[in-house]
Amino acid sequence: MSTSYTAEQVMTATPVVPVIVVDNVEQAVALGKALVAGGVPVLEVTLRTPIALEAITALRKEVPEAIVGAGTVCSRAQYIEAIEAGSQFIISPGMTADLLAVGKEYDVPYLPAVATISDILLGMEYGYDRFKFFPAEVNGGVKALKAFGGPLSQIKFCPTGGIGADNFREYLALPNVLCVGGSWIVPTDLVRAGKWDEITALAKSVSQ
Ligand SMILES: O=C(O)C(=O)C[C@H](O)[C@H](O)COP(=O)(O)O
Repeated sequence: MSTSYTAEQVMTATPVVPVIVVDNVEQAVALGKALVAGGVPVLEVTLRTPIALEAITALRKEVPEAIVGAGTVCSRAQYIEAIEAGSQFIISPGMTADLLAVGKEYDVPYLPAVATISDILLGMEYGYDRFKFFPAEVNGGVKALKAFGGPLSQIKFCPTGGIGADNFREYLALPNVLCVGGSWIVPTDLVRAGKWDEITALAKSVSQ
């Protein structure tokens, strides 16, 4: 399998991108294996814990069939650290001029996050046409995405934030949504308890 991807390939490899928070490297590897076994190969490891970069490197090595990226990337420095750790894609919860610029300096897909039409236009000025939409539910959810699709039908999104088992299919049915992101298939209590079979079942519930 190739080890480098386009944003489109990352966003269409799975209907749901799990937003992962991990406490240690062993847990990250076991979680990655459980998700892959459930048909969810794209893993967004958030830089919210001190071992996140180490976890990305370990996942690349131990779970080669996964597509491993970094989430919660909030600065140029974090962006570069995430690339050096082996990230195959980068996602941030918002966008800054510096992030939009650094994203164009590396040959790794970057999904900046937008919340408004003005954000999308700014991202487009830097050459982006694929975005995270965050936080999706509080910014208008499905209705907002339908409205974005009027003037900007060529722009595609990964809505994230407030999405779960009850509403993810409504998002996926939209023509401008390629995938959704969410933490509901990787609940912290199951991850901490090492309930990998239950995580695999949750992954299957979105991939099948
Ligand atoms: O950390 C980031 O970079 C984020 O953008 C936040 C996450 O995407 C959301 O926390 C996931 O949202 P929930 O599925 O509602 O839990």
